[in-house]
This record gives sequence, structure tokens and C-alpha cells, in this order.
Amino acid sequence: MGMTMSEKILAKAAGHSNVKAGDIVWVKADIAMMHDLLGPWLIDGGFRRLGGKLFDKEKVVVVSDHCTPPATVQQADILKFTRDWARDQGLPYYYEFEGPCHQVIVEHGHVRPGRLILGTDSHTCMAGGLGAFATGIGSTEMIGVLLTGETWMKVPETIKVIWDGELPHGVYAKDIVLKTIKDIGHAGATYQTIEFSGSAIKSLSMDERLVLSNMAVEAGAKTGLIEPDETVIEFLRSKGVDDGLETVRSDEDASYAQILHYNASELEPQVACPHEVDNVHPISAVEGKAVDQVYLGSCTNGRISDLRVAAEILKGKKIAKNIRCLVVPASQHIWMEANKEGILEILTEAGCIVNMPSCGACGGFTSGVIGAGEVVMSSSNRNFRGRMGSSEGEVYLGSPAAVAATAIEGKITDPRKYLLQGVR
Ligand SMILES: CC(C)[C@H](C(=O)O)[C@@H](O)C(=O)O
Ligand code: SF4
Repeated sequence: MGMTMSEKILAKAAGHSNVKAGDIVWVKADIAMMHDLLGPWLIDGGFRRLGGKLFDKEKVVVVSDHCTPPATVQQADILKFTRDWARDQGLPYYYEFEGPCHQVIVEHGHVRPGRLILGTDSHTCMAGGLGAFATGIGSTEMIGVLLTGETWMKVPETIKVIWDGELPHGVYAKDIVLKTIKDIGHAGATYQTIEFSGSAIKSLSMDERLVLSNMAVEAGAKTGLIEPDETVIEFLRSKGVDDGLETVRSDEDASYAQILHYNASELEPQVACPHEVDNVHPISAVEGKAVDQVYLGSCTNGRISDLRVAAEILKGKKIAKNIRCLVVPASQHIWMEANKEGILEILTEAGCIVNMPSCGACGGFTSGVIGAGEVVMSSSNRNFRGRMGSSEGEVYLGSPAAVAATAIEGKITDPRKYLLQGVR
């Protein structure tokens, strides 16, 4: 019996030639990633009591992103604690004010195909877009990983999700993943891997692949994998990475818990409605819903291609009166790229506010929270009650194009009417 990608990566991490779904294995982490909110300030006590010595400094990456820039004294204290901890531990890889951790570790080359990446954040699974088995773990579990470099894991079964065909214009990876989550359900892939494949997936850019893997956890999955190919290798080379580029793929005769098959050419723009990510409908079902804020950003959809498509739609136009449009590039690097391309100017002239890269508005932590009764159309990954501020608010999720079109009209809007044929 062949092995899935997920089984192969975990077999390697466990030092076995073969593992199968359901096996319990001890695995060695290639990267242990923490952020400010669930990292050092939470675990330092336990970590020190148990010896306080890192298993390997080179494999520990800390990113301050959730409390940046701090909006309260408590957040400033958390940030200071995290920064001081990284310095005291002599960590070579500490990043702050650069953007959400998942984007930052990808850009800095910490994510490579076949690696096992453990992080104290549920969207750690985003690294699966480059073919790494990446998953979120709790802070307590992270103490053990920091001390030993190891943890135990049950090898997950895999749900294979095949998207063949060609995406119509105005339809994106975000729509693919929302439709997939709708069908699997928000807990339907619990303790399973989702493997995305098919010709539509293969033709996605690196930016768009990361949208799929990022949101795998919204179906409850442990990770979301895409077979690494030349798109991934070229991306990594562009970031100066030239080792650890071997690819990993599922065997033809690997066994799957479930196989779902879709035709991308039939897909329409999708929207996840409050208050669950699987409450997904075609945009036509919610068109016209008035919004108070639109949010274009996050580790899900704040990358350069997302900003480009929004600029294409908003160029020469103005956002609706009485709404706010927050744009938050997913990293400092993307911010600079968007600046060079004139995108930030286009968006600002349209009336958007460009914030610094951060988790702030996405998770309702710092700037951009919403009040009771307010409605947001967001390009991020979660719409739980209270996600962006008040529990009396409402969050709708869609593609960056849908967000930009909504900004123009002040109500949820199908982006296709604002896009020239061929713009992706
Ligand atoms: C704050 C953190 C625990 C959380 C996560 O784990 O995902 C956040 O990043 C999110 O997106 O909700
Ligand atoms: S989902 Fe939002 S809060 Fe969570 S890591 Fe990404 S940007 Fe930050």
C-alpha cells in the first residue's frame, strides 16, 4: 500500500521508513514557531521549571504579530516580554512588526517541502501550501517541543480534494476553499489532512495556494497540503533558498478517507456568512447586504496578488460613503512591493486606510475592531461571533476582489462586474 504525502512527511520526521494513518509516532520538529500572544510570555514559567534549555536555537522561530502595534499596556508588556525572551535565548530568528507569523516564516525561507513545522497558532497549516506538514499545537505542548524538539502525533488520514478545470474570471482560491469548507463542514476534517490537487490547483500561484492551506483548519483539519512543484521551488529560490528543495508526493495507490472531486469552471464567487466559516453561499444569495467596514488583509488574503486585484477594481473610483476600508498587507515586504507598484496610492486615493502589517484588525486585537451591530466584509479566514470586536457584530468572508467591489458599493457585491476579462 502506498503512502500519502502526510504519511511520508511524518514517517521521515519519526525516522521510520513507513507509517500509516492511525499510527502513533514520536516526531522531530524541523521548526518550532511561536508568536507573541501564545508564545514566550505564556510558557516561560513552565519552560524554565523544566530546565529552560532550547533543543536547537536554529530551529526556533518567534514572530511578534498579534500585539503589534500594541493597543494596550498589557499588549506592550507581552511584546516586550517576547522580544526580551528572544534576545536572552540568543535566538537568531526573531521577527517583529513584519506581519502575521505564517507569512513571515514563508518569506524568510523557514518553510520548505517535507518539513515538519509546529506552531502555537491554528493557521500554522498555511505552510502546507509549500508541501510542509505544518500544524498548530497548544502552548503547553510547545514547552515540550522547545525542550526536546519532539512530540507525539497520531498520523492523520487524508481527505483528497481534487479541483480540475479552469477558474472563471473573478473567481479565486478563496472561493475554492470556501466551497470546500462548506461541503466538508467546519469540523468535518477533524484530525485529518486535506490534500488539495487537480489541474485547477496546479495552475494556482504561490500566493493563491497559501489561501487553501491557510484555511484547511477551518474544516478542522490538522494540515492542508499541496504537492510541491516548480511553482514552489521557484518561489523558494526567489527567496534565496537553494537547499531542502526535494519534492514529496502521495503515491498513486495511497489510501484516502474520502475523495471529493470538483470542476473549477463551474464555481461562482462564494461568501461565508456569520457566524461559521462553513455557512457558505454563492455571492448572489447575499448581494446587497449593507456593510460598515471592509477589511482587505490577513495571512489568508493580504498578499501582493490580492492587493493588485483590489487596486484593479478600485483604480479611479471611491469607496462608498460612511464605510471604512482597511487594507493591511500581509507583510512588510508586501507593503513595500505594493508601494513600489503604486498600489498603495491607488487604494489610498480611493479612500482606503492602509495599516501596517499585523494581526490587529483580523483578530480584533488592535486597530480596526468593530462595534455592536456593525457588519464587515473581510478577506480573512474567520467569522466567528466576536472575531473582529463586538459579539453583536457580523463578519462575512470573501475573496479580495469581492471585498474591493463591496467597498465601492457599500454593500456585498459580486466582483465580476468590476473586473476586466482576464484579470486574475
Ligand atoms: C490568537 C491565535 C490563538 C489565533 C489562532 O491560533 O489562530 C489567531 O491567530 C487567529 O487567527 O484566530
Ligand atoms: S488569521 Fe489573522 S489573527 Fe490569525 S495569524 Fe492570520 S492574520 Fe493573524
